[in-house]
Amino acid sequence: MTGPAPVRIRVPATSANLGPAFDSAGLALALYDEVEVSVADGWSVEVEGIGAEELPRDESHLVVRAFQAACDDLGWLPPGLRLHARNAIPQGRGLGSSAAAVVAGILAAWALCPAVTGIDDERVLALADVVEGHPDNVAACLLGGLTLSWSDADGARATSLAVDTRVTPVVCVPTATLSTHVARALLPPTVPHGDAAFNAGRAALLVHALTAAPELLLPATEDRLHQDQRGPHMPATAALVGDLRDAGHAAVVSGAGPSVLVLGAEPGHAPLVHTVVPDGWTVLDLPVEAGGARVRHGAGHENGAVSS
Ligand SMILES: Nc1ncnc2c1ncn2[C@@H]1O[C@H](COP(=O)(O)OP(=O)(O)OP(=O)(O)O)[C@@H](O)[C@H]1O
Ligand SMILES: N[C@@H](CCO)C(=O)O
Repeated sequence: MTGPAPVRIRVPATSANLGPAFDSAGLALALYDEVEVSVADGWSVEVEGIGAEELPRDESHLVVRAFQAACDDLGWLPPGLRLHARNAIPQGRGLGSSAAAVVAGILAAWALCPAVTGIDDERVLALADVVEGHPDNVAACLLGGLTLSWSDADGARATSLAVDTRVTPVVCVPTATLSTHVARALLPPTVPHGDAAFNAGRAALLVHALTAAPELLLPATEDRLHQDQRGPHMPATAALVGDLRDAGHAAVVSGAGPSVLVLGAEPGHAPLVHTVVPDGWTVLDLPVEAGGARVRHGAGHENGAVSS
């Protein structure tokens, strides 16, 4: 079958919550999964890189499921898909691997569908939120930078802000994994009003700290709504966050964990983080990815996912 030319899509890792902004703030990081997709007769999946041994090779693969959800949304019935995935984002570690797969699959449908010209970022985000279950990671993956997301009657919405260039993210990745589904089940259905008020103030401060005042990152990353509640299920993560914060670093649980994100206030703080992190963790200096997901048609030019 001769279909549209192959499309290559690059999607960044993301860190959600950033301390107090549970389910709303996200930060895109310069670590990427890439997929090459083309319309085909039937469905085929090839995977290389991180997780290649565990991930499915059939229609249950998350990129394919998101692709099919987007095809339904677009009213398109393709005969099949050839997917080749190259993964660099660790899965189940709190670095937005599932969001990256979801965004890649939805962008694949928009890029390959013959009836579509351009990509409607608002529709992509709204569907990605439905498939993923929360908007923070998919928003940052799609749009890049620091994203703030919320929901209204039309679904998820988001805006992206430029991060102060002095902010230097460092990610500490353990060998252990924790499913986001399991981590969400650990949270209580209600929270004390005082804790909600505490987090509202810190989340507001967080936006200022990340965009203009990195010296405020330590107080701006305090949280009372999710990290302590999940801590007993990732004790090494909770201990590392505590040790790093005691040493003056703005450390938080990355997404649902168990990775730890450290937000440095100036370039050059990464070596100081290394001195606190025990053996057994992989420490990655990951700059902010400002542009978000990228779609490239064949050997041609590369576009941001967001249409103008
Ligand atoms: N690149 C991928 N290809 C296919 N499936 C993936 C991919 N990445 C993640 N998944 C699926 O998503 C699951 C992990 O999602 P989960 O939400 O638990 O963790 P995460 O997205 O890495 O972390 P977080 O949501 O806290 O940032 C994997 O077990 C796998 O089923
Ligand atoms: N806000 C989500 C992020 C998951 O990466 C959670 O903490 O459950």
